[in-house]
Amino acid sequence: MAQYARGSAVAVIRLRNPPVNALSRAVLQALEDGLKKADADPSVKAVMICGENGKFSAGADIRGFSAPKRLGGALGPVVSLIESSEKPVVAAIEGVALGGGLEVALGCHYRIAHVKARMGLPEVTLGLLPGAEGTQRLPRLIGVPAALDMITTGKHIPATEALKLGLVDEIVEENTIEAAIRLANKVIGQPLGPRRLSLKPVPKVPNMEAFLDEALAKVKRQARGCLAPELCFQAVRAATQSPFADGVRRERELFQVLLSSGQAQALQYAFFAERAVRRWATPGGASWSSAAPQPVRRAAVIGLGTMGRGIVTSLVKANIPLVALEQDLENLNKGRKAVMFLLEREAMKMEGGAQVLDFHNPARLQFTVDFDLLRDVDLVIEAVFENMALKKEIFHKLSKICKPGALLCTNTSALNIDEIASATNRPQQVIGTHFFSPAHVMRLLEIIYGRHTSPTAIATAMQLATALKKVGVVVGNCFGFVGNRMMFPYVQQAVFLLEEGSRPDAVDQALEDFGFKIGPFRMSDLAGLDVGWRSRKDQGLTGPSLPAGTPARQRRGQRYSPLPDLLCEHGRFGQKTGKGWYLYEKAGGRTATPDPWLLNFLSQYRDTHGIQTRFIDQEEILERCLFSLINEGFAILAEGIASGPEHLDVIYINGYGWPKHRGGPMFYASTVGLPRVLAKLQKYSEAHPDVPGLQPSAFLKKLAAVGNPPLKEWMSYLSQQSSKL
Ligand SMILES: CC(C)(COP(=O)(O)OP(=O)(O)OC[C@H]1O[C@@H](n2cnc3c(N)ncnc32)[C@H](O)[C@@H]1OP(=O)(O)O)[C@@H](O)C(=O)NCCC(=O)NCCSC(=O)/C=C/CCCCCCCCCCCCC(=O)O
Repeated sequence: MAQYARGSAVAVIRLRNPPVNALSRAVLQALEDGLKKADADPSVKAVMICGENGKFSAGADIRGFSAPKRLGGALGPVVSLIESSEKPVVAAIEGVALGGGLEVALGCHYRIAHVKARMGLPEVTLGLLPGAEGTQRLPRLIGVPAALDMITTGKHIPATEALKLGLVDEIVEENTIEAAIRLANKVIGQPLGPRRLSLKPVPKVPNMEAFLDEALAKVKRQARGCLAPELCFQAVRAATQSPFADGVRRERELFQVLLSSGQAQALQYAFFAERAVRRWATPGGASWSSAAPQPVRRAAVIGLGTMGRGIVTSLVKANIPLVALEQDLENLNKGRKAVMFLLEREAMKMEGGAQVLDFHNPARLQFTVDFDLLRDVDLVIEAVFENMALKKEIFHKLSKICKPGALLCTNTSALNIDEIASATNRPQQVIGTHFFSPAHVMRLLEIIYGRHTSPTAIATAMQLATALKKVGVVVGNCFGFVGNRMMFPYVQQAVFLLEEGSRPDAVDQALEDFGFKIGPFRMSDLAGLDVGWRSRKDQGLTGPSLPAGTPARQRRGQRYSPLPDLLCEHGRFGQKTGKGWYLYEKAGGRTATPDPWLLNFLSQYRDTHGIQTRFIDQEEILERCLFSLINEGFAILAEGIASGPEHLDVIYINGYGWPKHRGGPMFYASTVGLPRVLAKLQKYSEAHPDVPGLQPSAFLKKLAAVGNPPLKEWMSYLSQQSSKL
């Protein structure tokens, strides 16, 4: 757990808990024992602390926070013990020193890091704060502004930046351990007082109070309802106001508040959920453990519209050589210009970083209108617009041109993967890769397997997600897959609420207060109302193919709202036309203001259809939008489209702006309690019997009936999942 060894004059304590040397109870005990042993041994003149396998430590064992006997304060005293040692203690930081790991290093008198090491206090991302005296030591070492930035954002910084900040004393390019032992030998006998951070004053900032007020306002603005950033701020402020011991007491109080908050549990759940979805499995028995990916040495992207441009940018950033193809020269030139603009911007952001984007070299990024150049690529991502006939035509062509082993991916948000695959001679190599816009920014990649998709194809797409630094989530094939399928009832409820008396800003506000980055109407204006309009026309729900005599507010026996179609008929496509659900300062404007025209239009609409306007409160807005989305999630799980609730939650957090501190929709349902979700859905479904999205799913009913089991047991209540492979 921590290995103690004595060299000549330097004792070595090696933290050992694979894979990341997390600080468990046993590691802490061994660290404490090692320190005491070194202290008691007169032949030991200095101590060096390092981690096993090239990693210092990723901090406290996160699983320990939900253990019955929590150890909130267990690390602080060990850090104090290190600092108070009469023999110099040197930290040799390799790989990562995060959270409690960095706090251990802050207790040491000297820190030496490998040039490739990363450091940070990411507790805030887990709903916590650095509760082992880190909020008190770090500001004393690197100053309040830099410490606040690290502690309230949780960002990891490279060793080079740590050196500039004074967080480490030295960085080395070769053997960190040997360099640390050399340093330890060198400092033997030197006074330790100046090296003990708890004894240092917090460096002054001119106008500290004004600086802190401004910093707090920024932290609150960015937190969107998440508690931890503000409590992190308060702990650092305590360092500026009180002596070290009082600051530590305040830090402990705040840590306890966070530790017992539901938000910390949600964020820690989200941490493990993101890792759990890497271990994908399909109902047909294919899984991550047996499927091997194919190498992708060269790729191609077809279509340089908004999505294609982002995908190309993503591939270039991942250092994958590629061919970018458009249908004609005019579109190619437009696309090339836009891609170059994005890449220049990305390269600027990376300035100073290690990576240099190589996109002017045609061997790495080639623009063409010639399909023949796709002959030798290993993977193609088709990103043309959502039209089945067009996609099938392209896939037919690809299956004739591409080499036999090439993987054929379609970027679609809803279309049937099997139908697209049917246009090829290799359906086993066809797979859906649903990117989210902007594709070079958004972390989610929904990976959709069809009936014939091979395990190798899934493994390769997952490997691509990792290479692109995205979170890949494997799901089955159905209309809208997981993300959009759950989004349909949510958006539908939002529009029904308008019909019944609410306003776009009221619905958006309720959901933004809940923590969504953006409410459904602002989102619809941003994405463009014409996108959904085109899809509804293709589905025969509106437009010329709608049979004469179809009731205005009903389709196929179910409630339907024509409101979005009517807005499109008025040329209101959202931001791009300067008006949609809101009014904008100009076409392409971004500042949404409520539009009196729309409110008047809604009122006339209600009169036309004999709808009594009523006041709708926040609770109803939230319950109808969120519970209908969650309800669809239960149906998806029951159909075997996703292999667990974590998949749905990871999709929502990373692709749909769901507030992470609420753990994702399914985790949120588990915190509300399934019987309550069920009772609410039953109530709303009785009031709106023509809305299938409100009728509770059989799986939700089953889980409520068996006594609301914990989320991790839900899937065991599904007798048999349907096979999708
Ligand atoms: C950057 C990483 C470290 C590595 O990233 P990567 O290479 O991509 O690998 P991953 O897949 O992410 O991780 C590999 C596996 O390791 C697991 N893991 C990672 N970090 C931890 C951790 N800190 N604890 C437990 N497990 C961890 C991960 O889940 C993977 O396994 P699997 O696939 O899920 O099976 C990256 O992993 C990363 O960023 N990690 C998180 C870093 C972090 O956030 N650190 C802060 C932790 S909170 C903290 O330090 C708080 C300190 C305040 C004081 C607390 C005082 C209490 C201390 C006592 C602890 C007592 C525990 C009691 C338990 C017991 O009874 O023993």
